[in-house]
Amino acid sequence: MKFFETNFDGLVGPTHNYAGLSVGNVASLNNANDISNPKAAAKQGLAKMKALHDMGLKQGVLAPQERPDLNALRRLGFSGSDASVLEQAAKQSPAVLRAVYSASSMWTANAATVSPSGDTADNKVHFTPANLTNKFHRSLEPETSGRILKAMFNNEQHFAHHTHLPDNDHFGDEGAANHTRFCSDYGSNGVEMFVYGRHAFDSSKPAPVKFPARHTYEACEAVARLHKLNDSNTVYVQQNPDVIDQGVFHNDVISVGNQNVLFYHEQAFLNTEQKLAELGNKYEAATGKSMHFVKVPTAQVSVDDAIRTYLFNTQLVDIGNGQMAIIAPMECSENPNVSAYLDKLVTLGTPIQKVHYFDVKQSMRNGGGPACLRLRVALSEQELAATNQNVLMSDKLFGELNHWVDRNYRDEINESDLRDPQLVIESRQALDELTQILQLGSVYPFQIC
Ligand SMILES: NCCC[C@H](NC(=O)CCC(=O)O)C(=O)O
Repeated sequence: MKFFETNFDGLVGPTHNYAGLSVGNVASLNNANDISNPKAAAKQGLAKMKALHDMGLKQGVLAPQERPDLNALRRLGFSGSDASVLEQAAKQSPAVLRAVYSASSMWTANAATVSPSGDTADNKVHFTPANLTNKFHRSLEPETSGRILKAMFNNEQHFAHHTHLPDNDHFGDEGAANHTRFCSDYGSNGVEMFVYGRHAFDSSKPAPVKFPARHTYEACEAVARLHKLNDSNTVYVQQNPDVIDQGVFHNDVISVGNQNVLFYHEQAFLNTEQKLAELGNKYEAATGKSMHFVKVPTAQVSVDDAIRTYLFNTQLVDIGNGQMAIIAPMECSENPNVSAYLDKLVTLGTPIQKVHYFDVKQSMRNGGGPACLRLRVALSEQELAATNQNVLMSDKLFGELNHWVDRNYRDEINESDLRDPQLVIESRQALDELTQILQLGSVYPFQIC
């Protein structure tokens, strides 16, 4: 049976804006209050999806969420008509209004953690939506993420869906941005690396001091238990607290892996030597083969350059014959150190043989690169056939979604637009049409309440 990695990219929602919501995420804070272009953002994302589809990769689309989240505003005591709720929130709590408008669900690497059937005791693909407790605007995502994932992977024989972990910082879970699966091919037993920022129940352990560690060790363990993984195919690695304090808010800002390759910055982890030895040994026991560890030294690329360019927020994709391509943001080609490094990387004799650059600037300015925009789901032919076929990229779907964006999206949103009740109506209209195009059924609060 054939197995594939399928990338489900987040479709950027109609209210994409720059609100400076993520302390610890340098780009989000630097671009706060800039004017956004939701139409361009959605089209940049679609162009990347189509390009990967055209490279012969399996590509899907993950629908955005309903924003503004008026239910959240009502829970916070704003009442009356939708227009009146917006008006009161704009006057009394503009920061809260900005948060409930965020299109942050576009970063689907944070939608969930996924364990493929090759790794799980019951041979099902397991999904746990991330609770994203550390940031208010992101904590609004998990319930709808769960509903959308169930509408995409709606088959109990193949797919197991879990409820997100308890909504508390002790179990802070940021999903696949801190999870990487290594395997010799996508169907066989692999090793899953969970990366965390701190221990919630043990304050004697190291932790960052300036910026938050969003993801805990305890959350990683809980997800591994839910997904029926075993010790021999899991590794828990702590992120280096110093790099979190420099702005590496997720591990996928400082390392990326695929199949037999871990591409990482030398400062990414704590106890690097010991942890990577454990990973390498478990990988060898599971696959009979050895891993490639591609370490990037600080002398060649500083942590600061990695954060500015998102060198590690790249996708490593299988292009056949044991070779991989790296899907990088344009910003990598514009930085002399990083572009020189990438030119050299493809000559080093590792599986990484090609670099493709993409313009995802609208997302980058909020701290989301190519890897943040996708959720990886390794699937067998059968599992792929059991997946909702309407979410899989095709020439037809690409055309339909571009028309849908042209019809429904604005090309500019600034802060004063957030109090415009028309934007609520437009967004719901757009999402209602989208659920029909993708045949998701009713997944949004405005459709089910
Ligand atoms: N994986 C990339 C996630 C980026 C995301 N940025 C944001 O939510 C910024 C939103 C804003 O500031 O408008 C975050 O920090 O979780």
